[in-house]
Amino acid sequence: MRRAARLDLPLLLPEVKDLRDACVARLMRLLERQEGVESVHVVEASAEPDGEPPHADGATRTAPSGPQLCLHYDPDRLTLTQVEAFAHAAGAGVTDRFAHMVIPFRAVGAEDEGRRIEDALRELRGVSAAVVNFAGQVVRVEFDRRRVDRALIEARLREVGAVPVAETVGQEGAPASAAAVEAGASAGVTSPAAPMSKSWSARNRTLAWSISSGALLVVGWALGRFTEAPSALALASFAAAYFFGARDLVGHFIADLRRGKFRFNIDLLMVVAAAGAAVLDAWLEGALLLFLFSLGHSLEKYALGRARRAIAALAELAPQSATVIRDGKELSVPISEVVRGDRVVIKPAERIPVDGAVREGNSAVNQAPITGESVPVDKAPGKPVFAGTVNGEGALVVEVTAAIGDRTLDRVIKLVSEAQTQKAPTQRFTDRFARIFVPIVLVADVLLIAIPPLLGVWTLEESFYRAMALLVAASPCALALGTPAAVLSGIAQAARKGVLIKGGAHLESLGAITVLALDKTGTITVGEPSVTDLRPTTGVSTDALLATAAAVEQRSQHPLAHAIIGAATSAGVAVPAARDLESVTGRGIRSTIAGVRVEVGRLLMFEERGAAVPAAVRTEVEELERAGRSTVAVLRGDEWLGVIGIADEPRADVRQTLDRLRATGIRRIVMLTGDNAGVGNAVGMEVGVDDVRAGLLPEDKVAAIKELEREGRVAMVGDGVNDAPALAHATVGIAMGGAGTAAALETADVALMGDDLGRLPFAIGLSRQARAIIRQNLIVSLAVIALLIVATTTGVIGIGPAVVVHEGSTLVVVGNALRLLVYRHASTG
Ligand SMILES: Nc1ncnc2c1ncn2[C@@H]1O[C@H](COP(=O)(O)OP(=O)(O)OP(=O)(O)O)[C@@H](O)[C@H]1O
Ligand SMILES: [Zn+2]
Repeated sequence: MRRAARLDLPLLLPEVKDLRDACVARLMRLLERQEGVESVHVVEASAEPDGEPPHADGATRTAPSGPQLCLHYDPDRLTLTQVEAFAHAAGAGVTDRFAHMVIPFRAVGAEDEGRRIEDALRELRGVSAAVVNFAGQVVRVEFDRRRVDRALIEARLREVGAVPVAETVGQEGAPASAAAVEAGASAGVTSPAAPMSKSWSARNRTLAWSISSGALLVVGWALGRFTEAPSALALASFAAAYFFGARDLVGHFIADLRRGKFRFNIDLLMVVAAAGAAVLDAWLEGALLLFLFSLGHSLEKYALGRARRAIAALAELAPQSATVIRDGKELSVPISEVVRGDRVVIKPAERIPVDGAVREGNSAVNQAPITGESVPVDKAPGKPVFAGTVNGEGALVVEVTAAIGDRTLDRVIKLVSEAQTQKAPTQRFTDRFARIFVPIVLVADVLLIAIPPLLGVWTLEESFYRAMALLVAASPCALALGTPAAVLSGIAQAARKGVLIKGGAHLESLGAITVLALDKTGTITVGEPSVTDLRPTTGVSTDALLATAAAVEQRSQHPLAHAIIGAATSAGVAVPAARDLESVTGRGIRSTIAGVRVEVGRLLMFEERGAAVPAAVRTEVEELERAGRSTVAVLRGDEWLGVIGIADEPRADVRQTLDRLRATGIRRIVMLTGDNAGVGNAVGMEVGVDDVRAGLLPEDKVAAIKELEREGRVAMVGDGVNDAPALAHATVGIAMGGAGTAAALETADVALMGDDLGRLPFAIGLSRQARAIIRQNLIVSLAVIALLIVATTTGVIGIGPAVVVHEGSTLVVVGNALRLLVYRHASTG
């Protein structure tokens, strides 16, 4: 059993005293709902004796300055990145005391023994989580900088035969280094040269051993069959075949013993079976077993490596150098020297090396590599561009907003590597099954050797032979590989098509979704609303209404605020200065202009504080809402200035997308909106949702999700910024526009990189297929095990055929999983 990891998070909270509690409570709620979190509790700084840790198992450390949040979580399911993203969403920050990084490594003779590496790292004090990517080439570690550092972790990795390949960037422990270290980690993943720099035979050492074993096996067999050579020669040949065939397995076993660990695993079953065969003088079968087993291993590793390289290929997308304008001259510099603020020239048809904002030029950029959109996106000054995408026919000058390590592309690679280490529930089941099953098989085997001869049913030799065949039959190789191989390929394929799935668990749940909840603004609609109606009250000018509203909205991020400011700008009205902004979530915004309080928002905001809304204002609001407008009312002091009507367009292809979603098996599609029912129904009708719930406050959205959850598993799609609670509550939270907003990318369970619902049918279709494949693999591997157990114990088949069927089923299962790497959704690209 794996112990839950514990984190004590010192939180950085806004200074306001009463805000503090609200934030902590909000963060705790967000975290507690998160799958993988076992418990969350606050450890007050004052409640703690000086220097005493809040838990007996904690080590001494200096007294924290603020409230600490103690989090018990399952490192297989949740990452520190996610915890931090939630903290941000709740308005808190997390100190840089905890580091998390993805370290790529080259494994020397320990390629597929991820668990051994994980255990070795977790034994280090201060390491809260260590998870190895199943393809065995990156490890994600989370640790406390005060107790351990990257150098120690890398030293430990080397001890267990895994050589880190990333260059360490930045100084461990220095506050500013967190980003740099991470950048280093992802840069390491990014550099394709590093893991490839070994010779073929070193990279394929296990394969070479396995082939030697096979060749020696054939020699031994031929010697006995066709020649008069002394049998000692054939024996020597078989013994050598054993040596090479068992080399890898025994190597791991000894390395474990050295560290005081004894493990009942599949490898052990195989070695015991082969040794038993030798005792029975069935050298040929024993050698065949070891040869096929080691060959199978190498092939699986190669196949899984393909899934992993699918992600590394993403990194290779971005060019290694950029043309930068410095002192008016164009210079080609290595990408590592490009910094934020640099201006980079992008020639026609060139791949874009950085994330940036267009400053000069117009061009259509093919963003498929990042967002999966097949149609090029027009770029004009002010628009964002992403590293890894391909410029069209125009030249662009781009101001760098994110240099290497920080680019969307780097984030995606890092998140995907992390996601591939997060286990699916089915894998947790098979892991548990294997842990119980393997010892049972060993016991059954001993009984099989002893009991039948005692009863006089079989001879000892016969019993022994069948027992060895049973070991092969019952080893759950296919079972152990089927799920992780599917998760690895599924996540890789999704990422290649602009969908980020944050782990095996989310892949499986997304495949089981039957109910879809969609946010309106920015999800179903374009999210760029504009002012359509200005209805000032009598005696107030439209300019005054607009200018006052715009003044208050200036600091708001709400789409409605953008619309009002846009209208004020194009009308050319003078916007006064506003102070003391207070935004009332889901309701509106308050501020003061020249000492007078101004409120802009929906009627509910005024009613909640007991303000009387005049009938004239109410009538205007109702009239506009019937016409399908979003409305805000404006109150200055106690003078009502009027009502503003705003409209947003539904996205062009939402209706078709919803139809395709229904075709994938979504039974119910519901729109959740904070906006009024008039707008909600108008938009809902137009795009064809099954149900509209309007006028919802953020907490109502959570309640709506809970209610929908009774009808089936619910996915909620939103922009990921102000929908965080609803997204966290749904079975699967899906954020749109992951390429544009880092928050959306990091908080959600699934992120659509493009700002477009069109990828959703693909994502759900892929997950459904992944689920189906996981289930098929489970059935095939269990059925083969059951069949082989019966066939070997009854003596229908011997060790040789058992080995062939066993290895065959393992390869079938891996091959089945790799089908996901070529998954395409009908009618998507
Ligand atoms: N900054 C703001 N300025 C003015 N009115 C606001 C503001 N924020 C919210 N409101 C009012 O509250 C209503 C609901 O806002 P909320 O943010 O919950 O929903 P929304 O984002 O407009 O729609 P959806 O829930 O579909 O995304 C808005 O229609 C508006 O009347
Ligand atoms: Zn605790």
